Amino acid sequence: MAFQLEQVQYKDILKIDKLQIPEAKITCIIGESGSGKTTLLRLLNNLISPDEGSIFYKGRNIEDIDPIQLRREVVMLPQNPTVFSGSVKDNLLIGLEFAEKDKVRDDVLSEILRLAQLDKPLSTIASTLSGGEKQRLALARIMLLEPEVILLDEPTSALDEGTEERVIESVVEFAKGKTRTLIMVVHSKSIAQRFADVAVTIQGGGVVAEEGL
Ligand SMILES: Nc1ncnc2c1ncn2[C@@H]1O[C@H](COP(=O)(O)OP(=O)(O)OP(=O)(O)O)[C@@H](O)[C@H]1O
Repeated sequence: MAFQLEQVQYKDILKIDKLQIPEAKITCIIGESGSGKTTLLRLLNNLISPDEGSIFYKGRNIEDIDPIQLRREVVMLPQNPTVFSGSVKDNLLIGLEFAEKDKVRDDVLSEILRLAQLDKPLSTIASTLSGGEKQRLALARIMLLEPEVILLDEPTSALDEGTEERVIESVVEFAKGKTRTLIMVVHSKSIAQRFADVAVTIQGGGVVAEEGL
């Protein structure tokens, strides 16, 4: 298992008796706006801690894991990711630098942009990108790091339907190809049915359905 949650409670927002998220699989989280999906993702990389209960990452209580180490393995793409000043290339390299990884060649960077469906030259000034393009740039930055677990919070909220499907398809293929764990909040059940190995439905802060698809 990648994650196991037991008797987890966070304020009056989230209350989960038991939840297991498998390793090297695609897990989709669905639920209405305000149901607690983002809160769940934030718990998984210890950006917030539960008031009660325990969360285990690969069998270890995440309270016992150095948070910086944990966030190197479990990386989250938030709904409104940070885009740094400078070019698209600068933005990709800064991710590697933060993760203390070696620089890579431009052709590797271009390939990652292609995977994230961002059709822009590396020299493009990042601040000129649209909202959806900035999101895909941040996604490319994460894919370049090849973390064990990728947490995506509605990766496609700023995208049209066609682009959305292509981005999700691409990141799913990427995760499968590298046998990584992908946990993503998606807004539609049909997307979950199409891509997920496991679908978790959250309602009013609790898990109401968990199904292997
Ligand atoms: N730090 C906080 N303090 C108090 N309330 C919070 C906090 N964070 C989130 N909430 C509230 O908890 C509820 C769940 O928020 P969350 O962002 O997890 O929902 P969500 O399912 O991701 O919603 P959306 O689909 O709209 O992004 C919301 O009502 C939100 O206002």
